[in-house]
Amino acid sequence: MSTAPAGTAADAHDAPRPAPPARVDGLSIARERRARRRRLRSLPALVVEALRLCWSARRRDLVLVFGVQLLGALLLGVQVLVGREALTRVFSGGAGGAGAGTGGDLLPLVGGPLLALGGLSVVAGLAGAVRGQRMRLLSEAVQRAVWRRVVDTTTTVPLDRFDDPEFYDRLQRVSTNAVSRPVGVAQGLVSILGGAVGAVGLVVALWAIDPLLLPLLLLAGVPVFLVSRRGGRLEFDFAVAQSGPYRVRSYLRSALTGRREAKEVRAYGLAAPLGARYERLLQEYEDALTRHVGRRMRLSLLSQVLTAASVVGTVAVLLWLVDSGRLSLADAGAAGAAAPLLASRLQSLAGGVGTVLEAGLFLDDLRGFLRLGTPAGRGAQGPAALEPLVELEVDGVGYRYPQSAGPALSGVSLRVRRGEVVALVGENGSGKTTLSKLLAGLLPPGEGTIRWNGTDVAALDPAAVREHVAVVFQDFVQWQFSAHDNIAVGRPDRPDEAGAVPAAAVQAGADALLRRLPGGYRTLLSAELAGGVDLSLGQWQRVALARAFYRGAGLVILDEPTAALDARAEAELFAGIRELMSGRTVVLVSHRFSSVREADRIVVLREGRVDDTGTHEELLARGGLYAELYTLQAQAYLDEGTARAGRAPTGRHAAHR
Ligand SMILES: Nc1ncnc2c1ncn2[C@@H]1O[C@H](COP(=O)(O)OP(=O)(O)OP(=O)(O)O)[C@@H](O)[C@H]1O
Repeated sequence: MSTAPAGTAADAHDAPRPAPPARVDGLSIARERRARRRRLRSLPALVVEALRLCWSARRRDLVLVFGVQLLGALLLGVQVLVGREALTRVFSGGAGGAGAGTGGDLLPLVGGPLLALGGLSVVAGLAGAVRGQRMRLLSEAVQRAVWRRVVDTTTTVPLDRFDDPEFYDRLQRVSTNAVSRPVGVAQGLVSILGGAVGAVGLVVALWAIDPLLLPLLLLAGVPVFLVSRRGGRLEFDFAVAQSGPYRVRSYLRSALTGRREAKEVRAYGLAAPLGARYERLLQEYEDALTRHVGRRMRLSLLSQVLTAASVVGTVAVLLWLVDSGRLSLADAGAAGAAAPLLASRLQSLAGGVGTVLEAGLFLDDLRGFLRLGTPAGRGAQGPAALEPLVELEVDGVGYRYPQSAGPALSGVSLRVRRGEVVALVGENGSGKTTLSKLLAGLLPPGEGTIRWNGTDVAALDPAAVREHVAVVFQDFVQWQFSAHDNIAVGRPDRPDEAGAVPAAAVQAGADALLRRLPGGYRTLLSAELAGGVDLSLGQWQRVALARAFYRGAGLVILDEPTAALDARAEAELFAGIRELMSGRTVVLVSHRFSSVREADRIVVLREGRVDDTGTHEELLARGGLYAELYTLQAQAYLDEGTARAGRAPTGRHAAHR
């Protein structure tokens, strides 16, 4: 059982399928627009949360960054006033001061302010450099902290999230965008602080020169602010629109470069069509990016024009003030120097606000994503430890996958008691794997109840249930670890007792083959790693079985555990299954009727429902679906046997001739 990710090889030549109905839950991107107003309201809380994250990640650098920014901003106003002092000395000297204007007199007159200006600009430059470098360290530490939380979420969300494309879209946005946003908030706040304090300093300095200058310069900041806010929105909208296509491109890229796909890419000649499809998607992305960049450039242009207009307007007002005798030339010079500074401070202020607003959109996204992994998202938190299984009752259980039109299971009821071997059989797609996942506590039933020793598992901590369960999935993971670790991951918290891993391998019939590997149990099981080797599928299956034995759980669920095993290995496994699993409860999914006939009970599934239940003999006697499928399989062997028997005399005859 598997779901095909968007853009699989199978649909490489097909027209895109219609989008499935959107899942109505917190992930729905369709709600984004409505959520915007709410986000703006929650912005202060998001900002506080982001700062808290920065604080816990690297508080010294956070304080330093804000401190030096404040210092640099305060120095601005002082620089303007010192400049004005220098100009006043020049003009007052030039206007008739004794000896002024003659060679060598001007420098001593303005030397002091000039030196002060030089010193101030060195300190301001230094503050900027310290801020930039410390911000880098802060940024790394915060990203690491956010990543830890993202991984906590991806490893604890309910399994059915992985059947939901919107989860992947959000994960993609969070991974590529939101992770850097908390520190973006700090950066934005630093800009706001620098902009605001610098602007206040300059406003005070300009006020001291002439209060009339202020309204004009302050008004100039408003459009710049609006422009930067719009920029933030554009960025978020672009990220939302691109998350789905990005994942399709990533999938195609990995299909074109991956080891698993390499065989089929060649065997089916898929390199060209998949490559073309990848190129087309890249082209679409580039077109969208070009349009997006164009919009952002037009916005930047607008912002620059507005800034320039404010500078030109200020200079015009200054000239008018000088003309009308209200300002001295020195004041006008100082104000002229201050005007672009103020404009840049206001721009930094507006830019900072824009950054925080933009980060707010992504942070809200991040917060929603992280919540998926919180206890509330995981289900009830019952006792951390459970009694070993005595009885598992499945009562009227139904389940529907997020994207499916119909249920995969409905009205399923069965009982599994300690020590029993219960087999699940049925045709492809009848719901065996889905039921196994529900029994293993990996999926919550959509309807009905599963009771563990009489307690509804919905009221239990899923992790506590899983402690007692070992599963071998049909599509088990081939970990790129050593052979030893491939088995030991079955119970990662189990102390590494000598002999426990080989003992599990012996039970699964994997010990001899693993000992024969170049480095024995230390051999890396991956041809992609230096010194590593790959195993055959059947050998891998034995390793996966050993993993389940090593787990030592009371309930063992085996989903097609022998599909790739050779006839001898399969016969040995099932001959010894009762002994191997003594005291344990086994749920066995299999299409091989030879392996299920010994089960205590066989549950026959048909289209997600229990069609029949009984022992092999009872089911055969009833002549239902089980009997039909069993006879078909047995007949195939009989036919083969007959055919061989029919061919044999010819062969012998031929040999005699
Ligand atoms: N992740 C999924 N998303 C949507 N539908 C799914 C998903 N997995 C399975 N299904 C659907 O649920 C139904 C039951 O699938 P399930 O894998 O449980 O069947 P199965 O009996 O184990 O089949 P098989 O014998 O082929 O392994 C099928 O119709 C399948 O298409």
